[in-house]
Amino acid sequence: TQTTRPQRMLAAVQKSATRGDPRSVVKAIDQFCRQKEWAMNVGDEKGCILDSVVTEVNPATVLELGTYCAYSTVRIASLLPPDAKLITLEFNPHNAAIARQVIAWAGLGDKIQLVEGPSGDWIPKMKEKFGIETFDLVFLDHWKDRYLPDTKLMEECGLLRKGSVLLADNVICPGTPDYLEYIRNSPRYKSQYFRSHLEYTKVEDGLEKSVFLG
Ligand SMILES: O=C(NCCCOCn1ccc2cnccc21)c1cc(-c2ccc(F)cc2)cc(O)c1O
Ligand SMILES: [Mg+2]
Repeated sequence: TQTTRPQRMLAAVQKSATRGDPRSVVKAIDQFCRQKEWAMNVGDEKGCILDSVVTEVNPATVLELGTYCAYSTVRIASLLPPDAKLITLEFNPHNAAIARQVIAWAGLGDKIQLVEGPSGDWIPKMKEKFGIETFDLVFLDHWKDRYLPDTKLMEECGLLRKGSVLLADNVICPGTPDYLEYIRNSPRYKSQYFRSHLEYTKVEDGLEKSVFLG
């Protein structure tokens, strides 16, 4: 029977990456996506911008919205300090099952908690379910029309503190116009656009970094 793209991506990781070596997992996925099949990972170019923001923030708590096959999950977690926690949310159970195996191959299972379900349901439960006060860094990479409502939901649930950083993928392609409009005009955020390209292509895309001012 036919395999899925995430399954083929996992096979590429298990074939080419070294167990317990997150950077080799990242490299194997990028190689697969450049040489074999495009896939919607943040990719190596935007990934370098992601790395610099993670390193700068040095977060103790991270929320990732949109795991897919855990490429950015592994990329972020590999840069976190020892006791930091990353919670990643995935809607699609098949993708979540693949992501768990990629995370395990990278040896990052004790830093990452993968949760399955819709962001709208889980964001209000973060404090009670995971003992999270606030997030130091949020990486938005899920349905593009959920970036704005989920940002407002995080504000309402008190999950952001003065200095919390939101980093949003795909603000140009596929695009998140309502989110950009809100975040760039809100007095409660200081935003900065990092121009780049859609993963593995020459199409323009970018990341929007926004600091919550409280
Ligand atoms: O669609 C994209 N990502 C989202 C996946 C579903 O996410 C669903 N999802 C994951 C947690 C979660 C939690 N709650 C609700 C939905 C939730 C996405 C799409 C493209 C892209 C660009 C050009 C194209 F021609 C085609 C596709 C690129 C990207 O980098 C992306 O990230
Ligand atoms: Mg994306």
